[in-house]
Amino acid sequence: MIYDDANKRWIPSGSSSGVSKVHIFQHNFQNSFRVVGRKLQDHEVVINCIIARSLKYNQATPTFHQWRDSKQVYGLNFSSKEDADAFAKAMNLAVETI
Ligand SMILES: CC(=O)N[C@@H](Cc1ccccc1Cl)C(=O)N1CCC[C@]12C=C[C@@H]1CC[C@@H](C(=O)N3CC[C@@H]4C=C[C@H]5CC[C@H](C(=O)O)N5C(=O)[C@H]43)N1C2=O
Repeated sequence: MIYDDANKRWIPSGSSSGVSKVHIFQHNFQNSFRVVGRKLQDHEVVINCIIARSLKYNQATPTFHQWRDSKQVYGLNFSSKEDADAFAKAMNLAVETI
């Protein structure tokens, strides 16, 4: 999800709401990481953002995590606490690695 600051509400990222698979890709040569999310149904890219060293990852609830970059605030509604924990672990490891 993306936070619509003008209207103070979360909106589905991409053309419609739906379940996505979210990955963290590591670019070896540049030692950089990128979060990419794609809709399971049609593979639409719904999130694509670089992880900066300064990123603060906030676990707002056990299944809703969020972070911001210079442009916007991203929110992930996880389908399970286990998924949320696994993603948070990978995200924090990525931030520590940069
Ligand atoms: C200082 C700051 O940016 N704080 C951020 C969170 C944050 C902290 C630390 C590092 C990064 C971040 Cl993004 C923050 O509080 N933000 C970012 C934009 C929206 C929000 C600012 C105010 C509101 C208050 C409630 C909270 C929020 O939006 N929540 C809390 C968890 C809850 C979970 C799910 C989403 C899904 C829809 C539901 C809703 O909006 O009705 N919702 C929420 O209400 C979410 N809020 C936020 O997350």
